[in-house]
Parts: sequence; structure tokens; C-alpha cells
Amino acid sequence: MEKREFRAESKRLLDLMINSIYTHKEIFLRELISNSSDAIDKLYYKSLTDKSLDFNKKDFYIDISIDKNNRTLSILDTGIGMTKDELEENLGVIAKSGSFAFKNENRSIEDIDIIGQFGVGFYSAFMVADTVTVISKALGSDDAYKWKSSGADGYTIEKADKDTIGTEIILNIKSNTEDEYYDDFLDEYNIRNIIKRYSDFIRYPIKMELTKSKLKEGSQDEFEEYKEEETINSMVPIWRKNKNELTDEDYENFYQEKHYGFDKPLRSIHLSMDGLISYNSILFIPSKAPYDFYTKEYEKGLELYSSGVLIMEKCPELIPDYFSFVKGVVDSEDLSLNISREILQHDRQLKLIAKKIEEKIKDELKLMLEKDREKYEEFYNNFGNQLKYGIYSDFGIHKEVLQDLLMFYSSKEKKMITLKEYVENMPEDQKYIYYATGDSIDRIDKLPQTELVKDKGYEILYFVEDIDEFAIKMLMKYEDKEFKSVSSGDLGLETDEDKEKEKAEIEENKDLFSAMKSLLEGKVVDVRPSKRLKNHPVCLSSEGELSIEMEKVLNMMPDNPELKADKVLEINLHHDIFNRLKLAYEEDSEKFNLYTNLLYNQGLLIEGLSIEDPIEFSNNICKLM
Ligand SMILES: Nc1ncnc2c1ncn2[C@@H]1O[C@H](COP(=O)(O)OP(=O)(O)OP(=O)(O)O)[C@@H](O)[C@H]1O
Repeated sequence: MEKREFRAESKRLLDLMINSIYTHKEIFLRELISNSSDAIDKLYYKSLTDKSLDFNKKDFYIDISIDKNNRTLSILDTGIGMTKDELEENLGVIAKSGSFAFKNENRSIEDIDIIGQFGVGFYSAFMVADTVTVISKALGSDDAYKWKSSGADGYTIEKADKDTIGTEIILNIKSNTEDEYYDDFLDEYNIRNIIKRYSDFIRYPIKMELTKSKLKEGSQDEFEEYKEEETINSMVPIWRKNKNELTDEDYENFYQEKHYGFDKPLRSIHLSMDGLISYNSILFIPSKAPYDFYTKEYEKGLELYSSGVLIMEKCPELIPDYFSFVKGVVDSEDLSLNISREILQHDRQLKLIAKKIEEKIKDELKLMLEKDREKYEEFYNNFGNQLKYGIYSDFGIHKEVLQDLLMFYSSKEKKMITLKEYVENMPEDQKYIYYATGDSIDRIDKLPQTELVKDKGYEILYFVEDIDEFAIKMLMKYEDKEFKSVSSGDLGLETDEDKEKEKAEIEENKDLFSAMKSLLEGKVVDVRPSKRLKNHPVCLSSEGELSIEMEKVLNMMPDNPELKADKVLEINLHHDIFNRLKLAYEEDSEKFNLYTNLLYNQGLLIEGLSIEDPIEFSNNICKLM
């Protein structure tokens, strides 16, 4: 038998194939099964145009078998087969794709779904096999041929025995090496899992004989093994089915099967898009955040399929960070894949799909917010912070998408409200959207700084999450209304009369305040009469961009930036304590020092900050007692 050589370029290419194109060896099975599926497709399309061909759907299948003793894995299909010339042309020349040519010649057939295009997939078999044998009988041919190759040194073709049309590929699996355990490719369950992972939605049945065990007849505890043929793949993916035929339960089952989570999804979105780029997609909004959701380990992304074949398990480009909780799949025939089918050549198509997906998720969330508030709040409890991170991390670029999805606790309504609802409830004379920050709703409720704003009858949004104030600072405004912290220097509530009064008060107590300020040098930037306090004697507020709450959050970060808010100690001049302070200032400087120190520390405690010197603080209390 004459041995033929691969053409020169092919030799080098083959070496490339085996060593560098694919990152996972198991991909070879995806490639061979895709070829089989293409071959069956071709026969099927031929039978549509040639009425003399009489095929039954059940005649079309792919069969996988393992022979451990002989170390072979075989893939048999009932497809169109290859003539001697085709074996030579398609398998003897790397990068020659009979499938690509077929697709071009049959453009008129609608819905043509051939997978192959590059003419290289077949050679991935050499990643796991030292010899590959192909026995094929083509449609309309009387003879069958056997193509055999052990890699770069060439291949042989000879006549063979095969009764039925189709192709059988027999791989002699390599022996184990120190680095690679090739026996995995002779393991039934591993092979079954690889098929499930990559080829679950190949539209012809992929059959395989599986070893199972059952109770021996007449025995209670003795088991025996037996073989049973199973169809491994699900064939029709749920996302290709008509929405009207599917129930909530179908979607929930799919969610569980895919291990997207242990919860029941809150919402499922099913898209079937045609146009510039066609694709099907099913997206889920989970009801619970996975345990690692807010950690670095969490990986976002959707499963990406091309014509039913898995390309990527988590394609991050399909989902923006702020919707990273969304799970699901996208399947499109219109993707430009690279040669290994592992990555995409252009991301133009992906960008188009991602844009639509983002819109759909936003619409679905808005709809949930409007029509099913309880569910939305459940969602928001789990994933609200992610939306806020979205606003913060992109410098507010995505605020149009996100701002109407935000919710905060309202001092008036005593429940979560949206920014839109807040603005709608604002009395005409109210200029700002007021907020207060703290560890919990209870704590903010008791915050002295809220007294004046509440007194005015204005609503306050409670920020209890670390991210809240940072996100809002990025938003700056909502519907032209600026956000204002109840602790900020100027609350925008003063009348000219108030301003005059304050000026006079400062002037009157000028010396006292400056004495306090110098006692608290380095701790506060100013000491002033308070405009916002009603019943409490003292509080701390801040000047400038960095609030006290933001200082707390930043100081908790691992690379602690040591940033400090510019704090102002505010004194309630109408509180009895102020009279005593005044008296001490006039008569007893030691007492005045103690009072100043105590009031400052009270301010820290109310803000949830720790006292710098607790021993001194408790000694001071004792002294006064
Ligand atoms: N099981 C098969 N039955 C019939 N023809 C086959 C079979 N396997 C491969 N071929 C032929 O060999 C050609 C080369 O296959 P190969 O897998 O290398 O590339 P491809 O499938 O065309 O493209 P891709 O690299 O994108 O997979 C195919 O185009 C097809 O014509």
C-alpha cells in the first residue's frame, strides 16, 4: 500500500494543531461530533431536494463506543460519508473544509446550520490519539474506504468493508504520560460528561452504551452490571423552543439543570431575535445572591453557544458588571469564531447582543418594580448593592440605566422608596433630596442631625450601606434636584433672618468658640452654633466632599488611605448644657477643658466613631462626677 504524505504546509499545520491551537484536549470530541452532525445535516438537506432519497428521521444518529482493552474510542455517524477523493481532499489537506464548500453551494436552503468552516477541527483528534482511522462510505458509492494516519508522517487510503452509508472514526488513545492521563478518554462517564458539556444541543441523537448496575435477581443486596444504550444529548435546546409552549416550570427546571443556583429564579427572560444578527437567549434573575457573589472569586458571564455547540462557559462581554448576577445562555449562528472555536474574532456581534441584553434586563427589572413590588424588594435586598457599585465604579456613566432602579428607606413612609417617588413627594419649597447615613435604620432615626429637616416636614432617605453615599455622590442630582446630607454644613434651609441671627450668635460667643477650637486643634476644623439641633446638645458635621460616613468606609479598606473628613463640632446654643459651658468658660478653665473634651467625644460616639482615648474620657467623667 502506497503511503502518501501530507502536503508540506499541512505537516507544519498539523504540528500546530496538536500543540497549540486548543487549550483543552477534550475539545477533540466536540469537533468530531460536530463533523458527524454536519455530515448528517448534508444528507438530510440532500434528501430534501432529491426525492429518490428516502430517509427516516430515526436513521440519523451518532454512536460513541469505547473499547478499553484495545484503547479505542469510536465515533460513528449515519451521515453523507466520504468518497475516496473526498477523504483525500478533506482529510489530506489541512484547512480544506468540505463543509464550508457545501454551505456555499447550498445557500438557497434556509436554516442551514452547518458548524464546520475552517477545515481543521478533525486534526484535534491527534491531541489524544496516536493513530486515527476513518472508515467511510459515501452516499451513492458502492465502495467504502479506510483512511489511516499516525500524525505528521502522512496517511494511507485503502478499500474497506462497510455496509451502510456514513463514517466511523476510530481513535487509538495515547498511553498515559507523566503530565497527561489519557485514560480519561476511555472512561464512559467522563466521555458522557464531555458530550453533555459541549454537544448537548446537537440535533441528532448521540447514543452511547453505558454500564449500569442493578440488584441481582432474587438477591436483596447483590448487584450486577449490565449495559444499556442511552441517548446522551438533549437535542433541542429549550431556547429554540417557542415561548408559548414553555411553562414557568420548564424554565425553573432548566435553571436547576444548569446549576445556576439552588434558588428558584425570580424572573426568566426568553429572547428570540432575528435581524442583523440572529440569536436566542434565556436569561435569569436569581432570587438569592450566590455565597461568593460579593467576592473577587465570583465570575460573571453567560454561556455562549454557536449553532448549539458550546463555545464558552462564561462569556463576560455579554453582561455589564452591574447586572453580573444574571445567569443564562446565548446561542447564535452569526458569530465569527476563531479557528479553535474558543474565542470570537470580532466582538461587534457580541456588543450588539450585549446591548440588547442590557436593555431587556433593565426593562424586566423596571416592570418588576412597577408591577410586583414585593418581588422587586426581594431582588433589591440581594443585588441592590451591585446596581449602586455600577453607578459608582463607572463614574456615573450608566446612571440613566440604573438610577430608577435604586431604592432607599424613607423616614416618612417607613419603607423602601425610589428616587422618583421621593421627588414626587417633595413639597414645592423643598430644594434638595435629603439623606442621612448610619449603620442601621434605628440608628439614623435617632441621629440628632436629622432633627431640623424632619421638623421642616421633609422626607429623609436613609443610607445604611457603605456604598450608598459614594454612589449618590456620583449621581450628584436626580431630576435636577441635588442630594444633600443632613450632616452637611449648609442644609439650604436658612432664611436671611436665620443667617443674620447666626452671625450675631457667632460674634457674641466668638472667644468661647475659638477657645474650644484651639483645645480641639487637629480634631475639628471649626466649632459653631448648630442650626440643625433641636433637643440634643451637640453633634459633628463635615465640610467638603468627604463625609464622616465616607471616612469610616475608606478607613476600613485594606490599603487604608488614612483620609479624614473635615469635622465641625456643632453646639446647640438653646440647650441648657451651653449655659453651663459658658459659665465654665468664664469661671473655671479646667472645667471648660473637660466639657469641651466630653462634648467632642459625645459627637464621635453619636457618629459611631470610636473615642480616641477612652481612658482619658472615662477619667474625665469621673472627675466631673
Ligand atoms: N464524519 C464526517 N463525515 C463526512 N465528512 C466529514 C466528516 N468529518 C470530516 N469530514 C469532512 O472533512 C472536512 C474537514 O473536517 P474538519 O473537521 O477538519 O473541518 P471542518 O469541520 O470543515 O471545519 P472546522 O475546522 O470549523 O471544524 C469537513 O469539512 C468535511 O467535509
